[in-house]
Amino acid sequence: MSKNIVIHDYDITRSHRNKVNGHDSFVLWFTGLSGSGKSTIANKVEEELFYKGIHTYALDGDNIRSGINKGLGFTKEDRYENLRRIAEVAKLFVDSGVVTIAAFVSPLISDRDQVKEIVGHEDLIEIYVDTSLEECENRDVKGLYKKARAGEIKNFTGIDAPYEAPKNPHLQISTVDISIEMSVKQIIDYLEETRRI
Ligand SMILES: Nc1ncnc2c1ncn2[C@@H]1O[C@H](COP(=O)(O)OS(=O)(=O)O)[C@@H](OP(=O)(O)O)[C@H]1O
Ligand SMILES: Nc1ncnc2c1ncn2[C@@H]1O[C@H](COP(=O)(O)OP(=O)(O)O)[C@@H](O)[C@H]1O
Repeated sequence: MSKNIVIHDYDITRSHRNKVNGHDSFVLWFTGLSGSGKSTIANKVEEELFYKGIHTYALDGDNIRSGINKGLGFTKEDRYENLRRIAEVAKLFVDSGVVTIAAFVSPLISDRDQVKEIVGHEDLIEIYVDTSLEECENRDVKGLYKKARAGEIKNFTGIDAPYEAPKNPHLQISTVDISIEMSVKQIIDYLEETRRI
């Protein structure tokens, strides 16, 4: 903290906002390869929560990499900074009382550990969208794997950049074995069972 910065405590806090909203606030953090299904599942989970009357907001590549993180690429250093800033934004959303949905490749354990440190371990639910590289490459939703294989994209996760799977995620979703609807149900059930919603 810079020495001339003095934090001002506001009287209205997260707990006031949670009380008015009628629910807790936390982050659902989706990690997985490109094309694994993060955005598809995150989108449906948000819809389900929203129509239950829960205040939600989704952070994703569109509103982050074309806005606050415009200019950051995919080197190890840029991904670190990308995820650090996203974590800081997510923390603000949680403080504002919102259930925050974040879907990012977030390939390194160390970067995800940092995200948990920033957000707060108790406020982050890690969801590993576990889809094999082979399946993601078969799907190749955006045609990026083809380009990465052809050497047109460098540092592509799973091809010439690493993906380190979470060792102990709160939830692990195998999109080859279960449908989108079942994945969403698995997440909503977990939130209800753990009394998050
Ligand atoms: N080199 C490389 N590696 C991985 N992904 C790439 C790359 N270049 C572009 N893209 C596209 O950017 C999306 C990943 O951005 P993220 O912000 O989630 O990445 S990271 O968490 O900082 O690693 C990712 O989106 P999703 O497919 O939705 O995961 C890709 O479409
Ligand atoms: N069970 C499943 N869960 C999620 N996505 C699935 C599943 N089966 C097939 N898909 C498809 O896989 C693709 C995943 O793309 P996307 O959600 O953009 O992935 P990501 O956000 O991880 O890059 C979509 O075209 C989706 O329809």
